[in-house]
Amino acid sequence: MSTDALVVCDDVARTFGSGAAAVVAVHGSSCSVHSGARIAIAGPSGSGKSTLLHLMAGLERPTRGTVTWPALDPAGIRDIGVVFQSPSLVPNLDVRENAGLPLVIAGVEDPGRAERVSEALALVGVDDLATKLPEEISGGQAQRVAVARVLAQRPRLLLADEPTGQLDRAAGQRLLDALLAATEHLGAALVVTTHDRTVIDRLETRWTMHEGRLRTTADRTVTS
Ligand SMILES: Nc1ncnc2c1ncn2[C@@H]1O[C@H](COP(=O)(O)OP(=O)(O)OP(=O)(O)O)[C@@H](O)[C@H]1O
Repeated sequence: MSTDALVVCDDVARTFGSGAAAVVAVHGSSCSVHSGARIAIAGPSGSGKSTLLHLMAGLERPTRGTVTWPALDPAGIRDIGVVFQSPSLVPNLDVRENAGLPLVIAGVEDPGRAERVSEALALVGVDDLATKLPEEISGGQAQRVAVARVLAQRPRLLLADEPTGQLDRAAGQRLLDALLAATEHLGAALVVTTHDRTVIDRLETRWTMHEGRLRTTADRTVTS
C-alpha cells in the first residue's frame, strides 16, 4: 500500500451486535484515498456506505482489519472533516458562531479563528447569512453552514455522508458545487456517500457498496 495515502482501509470489516442478532455492515473491504481524490461511494440503502465512511473517519473501530492514516501525523485525525446528512446546528448560536464552534473547542484563538470562519462561509456562499440563527435559514443553507463548520478546520480529507440526502435537486447541486470548489481551494480530498445520480456523475472516481462489500473502480471522465 502507498504510504502517501490519507487513509488506507486494509481488509476492514465491521459487525454490529453478536450471535443471531449480528449484522455485518462491512465485509472485508480494502481501499485507499490520496490527496486530490474525488470519490463517490454509491450503493443501496443499508449496503454499508455510512459504516465504511465512519471507519475511514476513525469514528468506528473495525472488528477486523486495519484503518490507517499514513500521510497524517498521529494527531492528524483532526485533519479529517466529516459532514453528516443532517446539519445539526446549535439553535441559539448564529451561523458564524456555529461555523466557528469546533475551533473554539479546539482552542483556536482570534484573529485566526475569525479569518478561518469567514473564509469557510465565503467558500460555500453563506457569508451573507453570518448573523442569522439556524431557524432563519433554509435546509440547504443550513447544510452549507455545516460544510463551512468542517472547512474552517481546514481538513485534508473531507468525508461527507449523503450530504444532499435531505435537499431538493437544485439545493443539492449548489451544495455539491460548494463542496467541489472548497475542497479544491483547500487542496483536500473528498469522499461522498450518495444515492444521488447527479452527485455520482460529477466525481471522477466511483466506488460501489453492495451488501457490505466495496468495489473500487478506476477514475473516469466527469460528464459536467
Ligand atoms: N450502530 C448500529 N447498530 C446496529 N446496526 C447498524 C448500526 N449501524 C449500521 N447498522 C446496520 O449496518 C448495515 C449498514 O448500515 P449503513 O448505515 O452503513 O448503510 P448505508 O449504505 O449507509 O445505508 P443508508 O444509505 O440508508 O444510509 C445496515 O443493516 C444497518 O442496519
